[in-house]
Amino acid sequence: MKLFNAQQIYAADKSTIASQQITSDELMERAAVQLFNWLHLRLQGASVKIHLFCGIGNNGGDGIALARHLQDHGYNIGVYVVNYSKTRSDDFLINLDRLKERKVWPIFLEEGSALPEVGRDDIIVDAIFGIGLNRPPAAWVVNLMRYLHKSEALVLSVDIPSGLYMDNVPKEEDAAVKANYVLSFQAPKLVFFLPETGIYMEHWEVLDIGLDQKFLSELETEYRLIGKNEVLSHYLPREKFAHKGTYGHSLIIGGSYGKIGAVVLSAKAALHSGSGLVTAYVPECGYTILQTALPEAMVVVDVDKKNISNIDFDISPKVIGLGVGLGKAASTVKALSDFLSENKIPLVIDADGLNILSENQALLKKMPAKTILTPHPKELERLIGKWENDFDKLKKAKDFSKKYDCIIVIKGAHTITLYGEKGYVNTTGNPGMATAGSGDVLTGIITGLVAQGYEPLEATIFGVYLHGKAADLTVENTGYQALTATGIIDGIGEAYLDLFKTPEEPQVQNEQSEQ
Ligand SMILES: NC(=O)C1=CN([C@@H]2O[C@H](COP(=O)(O)OP(=O)(O)OC[C@H]3O[C@@H](n4cnc5c(N)ncnc54)[C@H](OP(=O)(O)O)[C@@H]3O)[C@@H](O)[C@H]2O)[C@@H](O)CC1
Ligand SMILES: [K+]
Repeated sequence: MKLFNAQQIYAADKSTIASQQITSDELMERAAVQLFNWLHLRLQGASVKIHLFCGIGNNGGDGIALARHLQDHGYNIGVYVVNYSKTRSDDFLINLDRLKERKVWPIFLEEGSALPEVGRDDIIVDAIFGIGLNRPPAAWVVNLMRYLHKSEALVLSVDIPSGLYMDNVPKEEDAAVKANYVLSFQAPKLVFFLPETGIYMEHWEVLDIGLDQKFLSELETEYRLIGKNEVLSHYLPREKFAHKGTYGHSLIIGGSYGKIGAVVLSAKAALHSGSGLVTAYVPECGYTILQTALPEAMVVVDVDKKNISNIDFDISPKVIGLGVGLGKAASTVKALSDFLSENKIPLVIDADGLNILSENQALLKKMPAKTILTPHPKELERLIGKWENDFDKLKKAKDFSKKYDCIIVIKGAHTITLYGEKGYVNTTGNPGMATAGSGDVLTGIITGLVAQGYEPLEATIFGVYLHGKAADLTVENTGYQALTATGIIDGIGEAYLDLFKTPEEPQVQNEQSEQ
């Protein structure tokens, strides 16, 4: 699913109005009817008080139009115009007149106005700002947002929580509305998925307002949301006459004394993701552990007992997963440097492999094209430097990706894969994945997918999806706390099977809250 920016949404509005020969006010009416239907379906005429806080632009216009439908159906409403500007949109004014025709007189809130009483069992409709926010809201508007938050009433935000920008983060933490539900038009927005802005909502849903599909389908977006439909189109089916050689040979290089388990997890995940053959390259102390824990894998040992000191093998893997449990011993750094100078095999680099790269930046230039890097936030910071906010992080990571021609996986609640200018936002996964070894499993899955013939970018997007889906399926039986990395591996098979279960409903709902 495409994640449009504000300019693209405004352009889609225009195109829809032209191609469907409707007025902009009719488009707003569609939005308002969808909002009303959503509420009415759930409230069924209940007498709960609904407070609608409406700005003076089109987001406010949506709120005012919704108020009219609620009034027509006998709901108990209070309507407030948050009068933060003299420049009102035409469609806001049209809808304000329609409301007044019904003898509903909104209360105009200005700086210093007394604020209406809102009970904790009431409902707030937040239609103050939409995607048009382009500067910090005035202090009195921020105060109003704080006041709404304190009321503890259920908050429904129209299109986007007011105070959130489409391409920035709020300057102060409470300068945006915290929504229980966001009812977003046509498509979710990128900010729903970033750690600093995703916290402003618990759930989001998409309301289809029938924007020009042809126009939308031709738009190129910087970001895409990755669900089942997106990864299915990349899935490589197994062939009847295949043999284990058909699905590639993965080599996992890593481990140090006390950290051999990381290699076991990666190698096992590579096998479960479908790699035909898997070999582990470990210090000598890892030999018995691997042969015992994972009989399916082959093992090549380093001359050193405790650390990787010289990467030397006479097999021809299709891809190498490098760095899990590696440590940063001086001999390991040298081994990695020598290895990168000679190596032409595609790489997936994780953990201490990444740390060694960030401490020896000259090595970055030695990575083969489209090397996949899977840093957690601290490792990412060591690679790309500190960032000011999530948008700055994305920009810096993209610059890094372009500079070194590498794919970067920014791990998080919604892991984002970046390559050049494009980003792919994952939708699977859960908080239980914040557990030891979870990253080693991801490295193994992606390595196993490259081995099978997936292009590096496809392997990364698909691997991140499968990793999260496997965890989502396993967590149904374990709960967040008891989910382990091994549990994630155990779910990979089911995650594959799930790809072919009933076709996915259009993505209309998402939960960001704890279970
Ligand atoms: N296709 C769709 O999805 C459809 C979308 N629709 C709806 O339209 C919404 C977008 O509406 P919108 O463009 O009128 O902007 P909105 O957010 O209401 O802001 C209003 C104005 O406030 C101003 N302003 C900005 N920051 C400010 C600040 N800090 N303090 C004071 N003023 C500030 C700024 O104007 P400026 O002052 O810069 O001229 C801005 O234009 C969208 O979210 C959705 O709800 C539907 O109706 C139909 C189809
Ligand atoms: K809003």
